[in-house]
Amino acid sequence: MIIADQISKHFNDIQAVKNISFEVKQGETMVLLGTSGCGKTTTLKMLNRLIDATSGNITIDGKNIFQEQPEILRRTIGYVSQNNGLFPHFTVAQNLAVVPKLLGWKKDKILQRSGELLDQLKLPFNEFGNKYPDELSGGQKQRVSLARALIADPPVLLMDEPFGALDPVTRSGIRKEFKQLPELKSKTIVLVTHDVQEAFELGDHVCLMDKGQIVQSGTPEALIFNPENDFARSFFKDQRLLLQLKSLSLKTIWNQLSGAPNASKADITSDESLWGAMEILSEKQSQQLVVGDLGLSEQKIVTLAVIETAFNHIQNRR
Ligand SMILES: Nc1ncnc2c1ncn2[C@@H]1O[C@H](COP(=O)(O)OP(=O)(O)OP(=O)(O)O)[C@@H](O)[C@H]1O
Repeated sequence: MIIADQISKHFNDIQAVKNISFEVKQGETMVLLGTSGCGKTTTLKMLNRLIDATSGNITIDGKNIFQEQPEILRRTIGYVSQNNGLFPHFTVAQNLAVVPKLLGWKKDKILQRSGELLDQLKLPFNEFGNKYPDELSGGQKQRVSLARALIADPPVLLMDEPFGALDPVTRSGIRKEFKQLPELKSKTIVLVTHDVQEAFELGDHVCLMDKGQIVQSGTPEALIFNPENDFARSFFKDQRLLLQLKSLSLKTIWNQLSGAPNASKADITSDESLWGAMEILSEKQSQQLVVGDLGLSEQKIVTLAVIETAFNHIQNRR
């Protein structure tokens, strides 16, 4: 768990971050969202001491980060930057091996772990291990960068605009994969973005920032349905409907879905957003989808008409 308490950062007379506080629970993804220059990257870099806070306290899993050596601290915190940060003269395998070598891992263990991660990220080791970064596409480089950040299985992962340099189609695809990666399920993640859709798709919790301060923080659903001030209201104005559909999961409308008595295999889980379900209905050109869930024994059927009715009902209620 990360706890930031009243942290600030001054760069000479510029106050980049002003007394902000937040908590990120284990296994949760928190997104720092805001326009350029609002202090997102500075906030992120204070968590692994790439930048030292001017004042305030930060603890990670109960340890005060200022009492640790920055280099030691960073071994337990994976970091992915926007420009991937790969060493251009190292192959993919060599890039992945940098941290394990520092940790004194044996060659076999490094190879085994690199292979496992690259497979998860759909870059088979045999095909990609010996390639250099400039032989990879932007999306592939970001995957390698993610694999490198994850290789020593750090409990915390910091990501600074990880998909920022990618085109919108690649970006949307890689976001979907990211959400489903088993490796990330238990990680405590802080992700910086200026892309509201990305924030709503990936964040369990979003901190909306402006001029070095947190303007509002909460679940995507709370931010879009209950903006607390004019800044939050106007920030989401242009995409309100889409974001509302992205912020609500099928669980929210579970009681309005009809049962699926004879279904065997679910098409989607109840964690899927209303928007996600609409996209899949359209992609599959299907009239209905079976919704299942590990935690819920019954399966249900979702259709476009049910989503529309339930969503209108929710909008009228709020
Ligand atoms: N090393 C530095 N020296 C002086 N000022 C800095 C430094 N780093 C950041 N700043 C200033 O601090 C403020 C916050 O910068 P920061 O990079 O945290 O914003 P950001 O929200 O991440 O922006 P972007 O989305 O453009 O990366 C800006 O006014 C920036 O100019």
